[in-house]
Amino acid sequence: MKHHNRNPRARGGRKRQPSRRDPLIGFEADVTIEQIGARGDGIAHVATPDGKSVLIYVDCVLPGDQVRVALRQKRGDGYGAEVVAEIARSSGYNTPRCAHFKECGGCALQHMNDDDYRTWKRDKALVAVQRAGIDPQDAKTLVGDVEISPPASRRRAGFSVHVGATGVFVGFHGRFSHTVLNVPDCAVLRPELMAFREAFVMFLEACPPEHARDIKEVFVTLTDSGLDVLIQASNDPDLDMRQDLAEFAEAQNIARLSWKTGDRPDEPVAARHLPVVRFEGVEVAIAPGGFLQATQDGEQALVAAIKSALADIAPKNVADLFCGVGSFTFSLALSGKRRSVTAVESDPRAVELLQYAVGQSGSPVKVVKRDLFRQPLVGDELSSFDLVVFDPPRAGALAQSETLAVDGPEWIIAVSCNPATFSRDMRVLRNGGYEITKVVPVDQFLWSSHLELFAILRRVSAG
Ligand SMILES: C[S@@+](CC[C@H](N)C(=O)[O-])C[C@H]1O[C@@H](n2cnc3c(N)ncnc32)[C@H](O)[C@@H]1O
Repeated sequence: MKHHNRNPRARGGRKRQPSRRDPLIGFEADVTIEQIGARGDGIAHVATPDGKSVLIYVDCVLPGDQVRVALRQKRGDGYGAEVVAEIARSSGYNTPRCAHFKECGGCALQHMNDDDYRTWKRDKALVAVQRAGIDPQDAKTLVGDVEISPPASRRRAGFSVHVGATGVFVGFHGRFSHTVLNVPDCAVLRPELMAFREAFVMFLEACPPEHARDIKEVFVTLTDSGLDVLIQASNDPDLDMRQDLAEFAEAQNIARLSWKTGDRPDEPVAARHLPVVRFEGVEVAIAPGGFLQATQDGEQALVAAIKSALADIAPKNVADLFCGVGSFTFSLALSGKRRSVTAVESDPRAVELLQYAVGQSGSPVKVVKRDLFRQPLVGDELSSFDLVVFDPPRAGALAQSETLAVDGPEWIIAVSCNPATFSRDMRVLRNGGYEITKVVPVDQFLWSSHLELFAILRRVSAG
């Protein structure tokens, strides 16, 4: 008898149930939008035919809007719903600046007037501070006004690329969709990035489609010496493509154009000038795709807050943790008077570039390569500083906050791009004897739900 190798999961065992359609999908109701949620969508409640109340999330609406909605899909603890008719709009409207606002997933709140938008962003900061365990009234006195970067100021962007039968698309994903939209009038990005996008569309239109299709994303950063471009692709470029890209870089005056296939290291295709930025007058090169604060305005707001703290704290020895290529390092070391700074970072390229800039400028900075998630600074390492500054990625700085809570110095400055991990880390530090003395919200992602937080903490009791 012949034995067949069967996949037991595929055949035996439980029978697959036919998927039952959720009866609420397609259900329509009239609602009044109650508030804007954390991701920028309108929140309301709908009474269902069986007498229940379900939460709905609606795009491109404002609190007070009366709209007829249709429930479209299950989303988290409620349903995503779409406006099918407007009954009465609230008075808080701004005409969106970008023609693609409703389709493009890049912005959530272009339709909100400036004052309400500022209040919404500050409220996010207040919530983050309250989640750190601070009383709502105290939170209001701690949290300052939001430093908002203006339109057309974002200096780095990742454009998705799609080359298909219907044409070439270089832009952002549509709302809740994988479709890539061309965004010729994005109101958020620096004009240099928009000009690059347009030129890159034309370049790809002229390329053999089998090569153009390999390109999945393109990351563009505007540096002080021009554009740094990193192409993310699924295959290596052939010789013709390399030649074409080198000519494109020349024609567009791109400082450096690099190519990265899958997870392999990037390689330069055109290296015309070294992409550099300046911090306190010190020139620092950046690596392809390397981190820079998203807007120069945002960087300046954070640096101004640091300088004002330095004037009050007057530290002598400072630790700059998660330092990148030194957006804060040189201000910490050189502004006003010289201070000794230990700058710690795990990315080997950032460490090397910062080290070089420190050497060239003779700045009083020691650069250390270290993984602060696995190996946070501890004990005596921390007690040699009188100020620790940390600016971790979105995951936050839990391990480092835990050791700071025990052995941290009198002053800490925390910068965070994720309010959720900010609240968690602040709770740890407060439990360790620190008090938050000031919070500055910094908005570098205009009309999105992102927010950066700058906080000063002072030790009031032993850890
Ligand atoms: C939000 S960026 C801030 C960089 C810098 N402070 C600035 O403003 O340009 C976070 C930095 O943390 C670094 N980083 C990420 N994980 C790390 C880790 N486990 N240990 C040390 N540094 C890390 C990243 O490479 C990045 O440079």
